[in-house]
Amino acid sequence: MLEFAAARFTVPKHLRVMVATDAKPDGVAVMKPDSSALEVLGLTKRFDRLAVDSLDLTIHAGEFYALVGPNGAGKTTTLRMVAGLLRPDDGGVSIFGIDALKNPVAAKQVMAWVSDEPMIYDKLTPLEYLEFVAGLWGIAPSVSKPVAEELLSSLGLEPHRHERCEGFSKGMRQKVALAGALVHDPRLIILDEPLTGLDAVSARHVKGLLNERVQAGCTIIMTTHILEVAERMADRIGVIAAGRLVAEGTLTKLRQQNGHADTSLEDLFIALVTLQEAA
Ligand SMILES: Nc1ncnc2c1ncn2[C@@H]1O[C@H](COP(=O)(O)OP(=O)(O)OP(=O)(O)O)[C@@H](O)[C@H]1O
Repeated sequence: MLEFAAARFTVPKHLRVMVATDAKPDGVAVMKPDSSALEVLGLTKRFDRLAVDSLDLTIHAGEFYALVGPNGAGKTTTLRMVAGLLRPDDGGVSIFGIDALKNPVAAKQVMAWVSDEPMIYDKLTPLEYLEFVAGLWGIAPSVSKPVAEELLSSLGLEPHRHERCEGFSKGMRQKVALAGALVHDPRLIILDEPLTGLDAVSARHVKGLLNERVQAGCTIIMTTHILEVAERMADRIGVIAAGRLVAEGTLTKLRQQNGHADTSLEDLFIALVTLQEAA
């Protein structure tokens, strides 16, 4: 566990929301704190056409969730709205019970967002960059430095920690951006295509780090076109097509729904997406 995990941001009580759960037999709705990590309800975004179409999504705390779908299905748009980078036209986003549209700062404190085209400061070394990001979160260098060292080491960047990022390859930059996103010990990690463009060794480093985070209790939602990764790493997989969730569940459940116990995720994916396109 990271050293400053104990100082992890907690959601102020006044920002927490209560959700109505199943009604009791006497008809009185029971209210309890929302235990899901991410709750998306009726999320909608239109550009020149509908990109995300009244999407509902629930990610449980501690879950590793993979969002897959064809190009242009609305995966990135969905995650950008969840991360507070894009205003939805309609719908709501709740992160650990925080209304992310009403309280974006509180929501951002408990999450990390890593884009598929990450931006880092080229003139800084990875260690300086991580110290800079930690500073933005108000974490003292004495606390953030060992965390940064540990992150860089798990991502195989230790030998390069004092080199300026300007000479780094795309994969190395991706890993620096990932380390930067994790430096404040977020509880929800949102990743857009985190493994694309990484060589096998780097991909293994990233997968190892993400698995470690889930073991430590974090929740991860990621998009990927590498179906084998979704198949191997995710607890549940959501298939999105034309801005809608067309299937969701464990791989076993998705297979059962399709009536083929031994089908690969790739075959399931193609069948589901073809069905959606024909509809
Ligand atoms: N800023 C934007 N302006 C206009 N249209 C956009 C914008 N961002 C996304 N779109 C459109 O919204 C739709 C969904 O795009 P999005 O990037 O969310 O898909 P995706 O599932 O992430 O695709 P990919 O797998 O190719 O990354 C596409 O039709 C895309 O062209």
